[in-house]
Amino acid sequence: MIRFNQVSKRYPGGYEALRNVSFDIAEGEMVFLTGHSGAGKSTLLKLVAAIERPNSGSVLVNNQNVGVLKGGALPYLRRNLGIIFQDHKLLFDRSVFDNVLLPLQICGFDHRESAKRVRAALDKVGLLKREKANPIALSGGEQQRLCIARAIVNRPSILLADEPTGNLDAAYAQEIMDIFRSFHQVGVTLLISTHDESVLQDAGVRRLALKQGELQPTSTGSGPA
Ligand SMILES: Nc1ncnc2c1ncn2[C@@H]1O[C@H](COP(=O)(O)OP(=O)(O)OP(=O)(O)O)[C@@H](O)[C@H]1O
Repeated sequence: MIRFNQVSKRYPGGYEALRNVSFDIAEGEMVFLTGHSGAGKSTLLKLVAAIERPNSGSVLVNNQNVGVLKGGALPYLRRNLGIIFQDHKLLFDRSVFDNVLLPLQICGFDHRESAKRVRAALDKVGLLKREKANPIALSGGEQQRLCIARAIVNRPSILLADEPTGNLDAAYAQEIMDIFRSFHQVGVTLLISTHDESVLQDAGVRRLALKQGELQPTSTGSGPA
């Protein structure tokens, strides 16, 4: 469950990226976050992950007010969250396998269990045969799938994705969306920021639309935005 209550976010320098934003996302729901460049989509996702803090209002994630979490509590929040960043944040000095392994190492999983989980995650995104490759040798679509494997290896209940199909052609974008739908079917909560029209045509997915930091009346997507 994700709940924003009258959330505003101002960056140092005074720019107000989000203004009085309120919404609820139920457990197991899949929601698109849309809006023009600079509308505040990344900021909203960062507030869910407690990468940024609100200046006012509350951000609840699984009933926890993450806007006021102390540093020591952050790893517990992040264990329940998978994040797919806009700029990938892949490590090019280690293999595909080791990139996915990293979150488990941070959580202290033993080696055997970790290896099992890494291979299960790579299998889900169709990259099992590439585990020894360096991410630099992967195509854009494969790198994006690798990011998804890394985000889900902890089996999070909530998955956040920031423009996951940006720079991909329509066929690759659909592949990525098929992977997200398969997580949705097993009960994962998904919040996906996108302005990709081919993705937004997905009928029945609720949209949260931001415009200059404000939430617009919500709709359920059944055609082009
Ligand atoms: N760390 C920061 N410091 C100052 N201003 C910032 C910071 N991060 C974002 N902003 C500003 O806040 C506004 C919202 O940015 P944000 O990245 O949330 O938008 P977005 O909708 O994700 O855009 P895009 O689709 O281009 O990624 C922008 O005007 C941006 O310049």
